[in-house]
Amino acid sequence: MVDLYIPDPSGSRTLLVPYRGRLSKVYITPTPKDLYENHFHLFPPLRPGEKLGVNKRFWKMLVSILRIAIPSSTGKEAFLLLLHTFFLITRTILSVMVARLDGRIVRDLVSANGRGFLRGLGWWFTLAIPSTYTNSMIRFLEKKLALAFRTNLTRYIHDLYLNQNLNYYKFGMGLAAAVPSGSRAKGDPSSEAASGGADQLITTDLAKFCDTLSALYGNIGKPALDLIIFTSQLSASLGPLGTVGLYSNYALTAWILRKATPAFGRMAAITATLEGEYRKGLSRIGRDGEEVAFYDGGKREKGILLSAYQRLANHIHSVLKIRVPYGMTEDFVIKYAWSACGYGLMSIPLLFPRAGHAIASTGGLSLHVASRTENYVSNRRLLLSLADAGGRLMYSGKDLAELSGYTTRVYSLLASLHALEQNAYPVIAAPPTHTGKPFYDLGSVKGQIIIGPDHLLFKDVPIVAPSGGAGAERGGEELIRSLDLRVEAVEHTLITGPNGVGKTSISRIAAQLWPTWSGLLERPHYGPGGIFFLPQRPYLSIGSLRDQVIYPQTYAEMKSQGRTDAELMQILENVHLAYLPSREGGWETRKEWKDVLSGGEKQRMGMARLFYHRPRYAILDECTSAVSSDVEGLMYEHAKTLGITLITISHRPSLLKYHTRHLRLGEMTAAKSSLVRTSSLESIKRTQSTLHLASHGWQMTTVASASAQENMELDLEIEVLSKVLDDDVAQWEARLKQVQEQLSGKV
Ligand SMILES: Nc1ncnc2c1ncn2[C@@H]1O[C@H](COP(=O)(O)OP(=O)(O)OP(=O)(O)O)[C@@H](O)[C@H]1O
Repeated sequence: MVDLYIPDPSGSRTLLVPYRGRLSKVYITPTPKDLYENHFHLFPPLRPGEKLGVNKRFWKMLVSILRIAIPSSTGKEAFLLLLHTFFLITRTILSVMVARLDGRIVRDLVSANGRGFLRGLGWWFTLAIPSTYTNSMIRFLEKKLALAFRTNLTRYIHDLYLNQNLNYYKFGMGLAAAVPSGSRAKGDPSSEAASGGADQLITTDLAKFCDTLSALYGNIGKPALDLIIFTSQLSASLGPLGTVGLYSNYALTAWILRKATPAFGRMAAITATLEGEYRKGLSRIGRDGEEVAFYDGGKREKGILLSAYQRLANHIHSVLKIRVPYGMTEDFVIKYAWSACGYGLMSIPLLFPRAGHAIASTGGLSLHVASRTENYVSNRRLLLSLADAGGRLMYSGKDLAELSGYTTRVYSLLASLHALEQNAYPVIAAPPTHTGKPFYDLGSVKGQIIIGPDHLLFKDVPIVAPSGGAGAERGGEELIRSLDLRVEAVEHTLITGPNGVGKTSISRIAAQLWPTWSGLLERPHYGPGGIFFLPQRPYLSIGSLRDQVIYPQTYAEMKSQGRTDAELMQILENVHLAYLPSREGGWETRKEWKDVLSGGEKQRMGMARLFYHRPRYAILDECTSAVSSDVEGLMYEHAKTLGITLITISHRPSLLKYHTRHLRLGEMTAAKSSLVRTSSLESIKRTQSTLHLASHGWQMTTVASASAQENMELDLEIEVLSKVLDDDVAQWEARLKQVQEQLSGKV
């Protein structure tokens, strides 16, 4: 129950899923990487201004998705489809048999043939058994087919979304939507991608797509077959005129309904987008409930949620309104016009029998009546079934339109993920207003990245925040023009600088979350002996207390490396969290850890992870800011004794004592200059100008040689602050005196 999966050297895994008190095993093979390369051409992005609906493009998109949903012509899905088809045909044949039998039973009744009537009833019940079984199987296979499609698509998307290329992060950042907003296709959900809307697309939209698709197969396949078989059955009794009448009726109905059908596909896509926005609002409150509660922000959040819901409700309301006239047309044509046409057709052989044909073949008046009744009853039943089949076929036009909406959304998700996977971004021209500095669009990323060396190197790398979604046309934002940084083993480096200068951005580029636009980036690989990143916001995963320490490893991997809980206990002691297993009820305890642990405990858990993984290099981003300074010091020293080279991002120069080098970013003097208010500080300003950082926005110093300079800088800061405060004290005293005089009535 503790292991989530058993890995296999081939890359496949056996998932262990608890089900009805037992462990059910699911064997999963990873999607081969070259399959994604091969499929890339199947998913060209939606073109600007592309018209979405049931058109040629829709069928192309559907075929591309079906290549994933039905991966082989001999696989399980193909078999299910075949079985489904078999039952659909069986049901049609059974319907014809029931119609004929119906006619015979009534004939025997009219002609008072008791034995024939009883025999007919016997057959009636005999046919009921396969008929009911067939109906149930059709419903079962339809759902099973939908589930099989969904499983295939979900696995494919998971492998594409959560992979080494970090597509989940890039998609959430909106990089997939890095096309100028004006040229995005209408109904294209990539704008949703910009705000991290993948969950709605992967869960609800995908499920709806699979359900609609599999239902549509039955809803189109079965009535189409019915139509052919019933028409051929009827044409024998209706004669050529009736048959022509039938076909003209189909054509006319299809034409009228096509003209009357509104853009259901686009409406379904918009509904799904609005559902996604509403859902995102709700999940944000669930995630950040504590913060919202502290601010007493319930009312504000309710307002935001209500407006999202209202947009959805308004849209659904307008769709419903559009459906009223369409529904009337549909019902009028299919139910009433078709039935009237059916009566008309049935009357042809009855009202205009071919001379002598009926009487000659029956040999008597009562038999003649009985035969006419039989014909009438079975024809009527066939015609009713025909009307029903035709109706379902016409109704499924609406389902098809809706399917086109879901298809667009699923296709767009797949196309976006494929584009991210192949790093295929459009080249965007710099706007005319953009002059003087390089333009950073995602289509022009040219940096070189080498993973594997035993050092971290940035050579002429610009630190740029990429912009996706609607901001793509503005290009990325340059934070540092060009960074040169080389960190070898035991060169513990502290990176400091004011807020928003780009400290975390350096680690994002090192971790390849953001692109390296130019220059050279070299870094160790992830994993043992490599590099480890501790992000600014502590992340606690779903799972047991043990899982928190060993994340992202699994218990199975931990055991396979021969590591024990005793070792984990030692690690928790090193981060002063040794009390946790006994307090929380052991290593197996599963809780919502992000709510259970305090801010400082979360950060210490992050350090515990670092000690567990023991990398060669670690980039620690402000990850001890909530830890008391004595424990912080112990943890830094311990990390160094484990042989971990620290690259720390922080605001606090107090951490300098654990490092040997100091990289300062930004113009620090700018922050201080706001404090320098009087001309009496001219001398201090002059001293500062000798300390300014290099013009390109960063400066590296080694702590030993620069300690005098660092000290001088700190002394200077103290001098500036005390001078400013001295000035303020004099002002406050003057003001106090004024107020006291006012109170005592002197003024
Ligand atoms: N996803 C993003 N898209 C665009 N700009 C971003 C993105 N993330 C961060 N930025 C911007 O990049 C700049 C640098 O951010 P970064 O997180 O590197 O700052 P920092 O130096 O680590 O600041 P702090 O000390 O506050 O953590 C900020 O102005 C920020 O607004």
